[in-house]
Amino acid sequence: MKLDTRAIRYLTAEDWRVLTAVEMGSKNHEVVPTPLISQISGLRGASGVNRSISNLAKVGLIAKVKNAKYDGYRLTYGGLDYLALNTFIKRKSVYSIGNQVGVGKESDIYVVADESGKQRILKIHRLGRISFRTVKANRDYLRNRNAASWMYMSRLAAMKEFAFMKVLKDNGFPVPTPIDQARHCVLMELIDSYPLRQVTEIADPPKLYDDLMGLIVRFASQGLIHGDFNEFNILVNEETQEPVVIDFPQMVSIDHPNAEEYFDRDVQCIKTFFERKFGFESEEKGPSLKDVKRRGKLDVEVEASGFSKKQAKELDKYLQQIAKLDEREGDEASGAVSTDEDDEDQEEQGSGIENDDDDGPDSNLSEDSHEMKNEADTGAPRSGLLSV
Ligand SMILES: Nc1ncnc2c1ncn2[C@@H]1O[C@H](COP(=O)(O)OP(=O)(O)OP(=O)(O)O)[C@@H](O)[C@H]1O
Repeated sequence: MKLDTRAIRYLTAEDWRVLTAVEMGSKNHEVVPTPLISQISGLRGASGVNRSISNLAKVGLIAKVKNAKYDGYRLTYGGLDYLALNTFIKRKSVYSIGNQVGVGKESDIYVVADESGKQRILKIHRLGRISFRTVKANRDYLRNRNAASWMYMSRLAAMKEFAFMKVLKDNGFPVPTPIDQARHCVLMELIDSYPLRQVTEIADPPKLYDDLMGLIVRFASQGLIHGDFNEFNILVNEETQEPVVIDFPQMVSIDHPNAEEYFDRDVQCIKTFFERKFGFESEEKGPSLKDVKRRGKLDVEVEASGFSKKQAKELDKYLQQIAKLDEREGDEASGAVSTDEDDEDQEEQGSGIENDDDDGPDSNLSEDSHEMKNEADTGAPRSGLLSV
């Protein structure tokens, strides 16, 4: 699923209203009937609405779906991307979009810039993508987890990432500065470093090893365990050799029933990597959660910061289900990348089931958590920025 922003500046104010109407209608309808789109958009005259619907469908922001009872439309990931980008553009968080710099398992990463040319990272969460084939094969699961609910889960993942990043940054942890969040997207500081896995020169492996173990302990002393602390999620600056931690989908409280297991796994990941890559084996056993003294409550603080316990539970439940399905499919599925863009352009046969899953999108999700400013100068410019 590529981010194609070419059409963004050609959309009229009416097109945006209709796109927003489809998004809002999707909260209660898997397939949003055309009269409802018209009603929500508040636009007078069917011809204008129809024109916008056809414009939006042509560029793949909504997709026509036929179901047993009626025809209608659903929002595509492309449409959701545009809505999020438009929010960022209106808030002046983003002015131009550059190259894709990463494809995570469940996200796409782009370099973007604001009006002054300051570069940032746009992370677009795309949950469910890895498991698409698996999910397709699983009827019951598909019935309850349609595209709209993946989008909702991606939005929860973005909210979680933003909330954790903010709390961690505010408390002096080496994480990117969070800048903005809208729908399923997070905007953050661009770190001019590469993942530890890719860094060829580590001047002093024992020092970096100690720094990383120190970080695991510091997280825990503030009530948190990263849960996925590995060579992919630690960026290391080649000059300063300073680590920056990214990606916190599995972050849990030290009060979690499996806290010790997660803590030990983080420690073990680093140990194994340093042994394999640098032939470095510490004489010490490595930290243990039992020895960590709690000094702070960031695990509690994060709940108060816009990502509720209920939302955390919903997301965890979903991630666990996905993990189970992936396990069942085995290694073959873990290599399967999305095929859902193939579906995005086509007319679809809907299941006819209305999305009454109360896990569904919550209309009260705020898009206004826009307070932080990126002060960091991110160094070397990256080319290919296009204004949107
Ligand atoms: N703030 C940032 N600055 C610079 N590069 C970044 C930043 N955030 C992410 N990246 C790059 O994008 C890649 C993927 O990011 P991230 O780990 O957040 O995505 P993900 O989908 O969670 O990945 P995965 O689940 O596969 O680990 C990183 O390995 C890194 O190269």
